[in-house]
Amino acid sequence: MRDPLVLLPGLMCDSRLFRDQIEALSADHAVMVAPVSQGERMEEIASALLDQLPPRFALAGHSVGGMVAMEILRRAPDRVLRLALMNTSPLAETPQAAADYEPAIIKLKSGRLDEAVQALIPAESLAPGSRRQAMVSEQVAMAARVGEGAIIRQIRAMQRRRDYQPVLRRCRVPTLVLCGAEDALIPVKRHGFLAELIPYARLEVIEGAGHLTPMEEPEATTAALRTWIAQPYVLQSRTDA
Ligand SMILES: O=C(O)CC1=CCC(=O)O1
Repeated sequence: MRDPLVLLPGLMCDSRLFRDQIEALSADHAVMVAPVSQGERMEEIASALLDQLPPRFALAGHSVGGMVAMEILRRAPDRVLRLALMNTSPLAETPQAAADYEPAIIKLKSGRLDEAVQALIPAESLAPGSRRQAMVSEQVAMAARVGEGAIIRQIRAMQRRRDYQPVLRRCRVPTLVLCGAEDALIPVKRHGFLAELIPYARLEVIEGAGHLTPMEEPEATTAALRTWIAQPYVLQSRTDA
C-alpha cells in the first residue's frame, strides 16, 4: 500500500491551494487535506490532528501548515513516513515580528478581509506577471472560506511557535523543502537554511512562483511531490553522498 498523504494548507488557505496536487496524486495515494485551525498554539492544532490522522502517513505542509507539520514531527516522529515543507520557516517568531501581526488582526476583527489578506500575504510576495492578480483573488476567496476566527487562531499559533531546528536535525525521513523563487515573505535563502538542518532533505526552488507555490506553479509542485513520495525510506544523507 502506498503512503497515505496528508496535506496541511497554509495561512488563510484551504484545499484549493492543493487542487492540482490532489487531482494528480489521488490516482495512486489516499490523499487527505486536514484543517489547520483547531487551536491557538501549534501544540493544540497538532494534538487535534493526531487524533484524526491515519496511523502513519506522508506529511506535506505549506506556510503555517508546514509549522504544524514540524510540530507533528516533534510529537509523533514514528507516524511521519516522509515530510514536505513548503514556503515555511523553522524559526520561532521574533517579538517584533509577532507584534507586527496585530494590525492584521484588527482588520480581521473589523471585517476588512481584503486589507488583512494584503497585510498578511502581500501581492508582492507572489510571482510578478499576468497571473498575480488572479492568485490574489484566489487567496481572498480562500480566506473568506477559512473565516476570520480561524485565521486569527492561525496567527496566534504562528506568534507563539517554538524554534523547530532541534526537531529537524533529528529528522531521518525523506524530506522535500520546496519554495518559490519569488517568495518575498519567506525567501529562498531561508529555505536553503531549512534544508541544511535536515539530513535527508532536498531543496527544490520553483521558478515563476512566490509564496503560494502549489497554486502558482501547480505542475512543477506536483512533479516535485511525485518524486518525493516515491523516494525510498532509506536514503543516503547529503554528508554520505
Ligand atoms: O511568520 C513568518 O515567518 C512569516 C509568514 C507569514 C505567513 C507564513 O507562511 O509565514
